[in-house]
Amino acid sequence: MAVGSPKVAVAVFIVKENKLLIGKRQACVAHSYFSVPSGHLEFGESFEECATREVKEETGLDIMKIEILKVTNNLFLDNEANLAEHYVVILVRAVLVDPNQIPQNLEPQKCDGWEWYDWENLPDPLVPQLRSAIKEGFNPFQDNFKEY
Ligand SMILES: Nc1nc2c([nH]c(=O)n2[C@H]2C[C@H](O)[C@@H](COP(=O)(O)OP(=O)(O)OP(=O)(O)O)O2)c(=O)[nH]1
Repeated sequence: MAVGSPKVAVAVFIVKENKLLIGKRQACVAHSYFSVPSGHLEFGESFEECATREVKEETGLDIMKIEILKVTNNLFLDNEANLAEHYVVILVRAVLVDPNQIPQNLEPQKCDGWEWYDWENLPDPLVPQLRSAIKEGFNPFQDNFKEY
């Protein structure tokens, strides 16, 4: 199995009240797992620019108050799918500019659709690396977070 250099991605936890925007992935890495909007960092981009661009491309939503919460170091190894990927992922939190804006599924080849899920009732199965981060205490609603 050919292995490449680690890649950098940004995963965006858009919070609204006690909910997170989550979709079921159709991309080859973590296919069929649920997660938040994400994407690869492009040359010269800040993490905030990457988050804003990816969320807009995937959901049509406009976000603000982007904050870095955590950095994760993730390996995806799947012998059956002949897949070996290493990602450094910046987990960021954001809120909607307009809380009434409705998410659209603008890249249906990458995602089944976007829904708001209660933090207490997240869908199953989550991307394993995200599930582990949550098990270890990662919480995008931490630090007495105030939406507005
Ligand atoms: N969505 C998501 N991706 C994650 C998590 N952890 C993790 O390592 N990743 C990695 C796997 C993904 O392949 C990678 C980049 O996200 P992506 O696969 O949605 O990227 P994309 O196709 O939209 O990127 P792009 O080519 O449009 O830039 O981030 C996670 O918790 N959620």
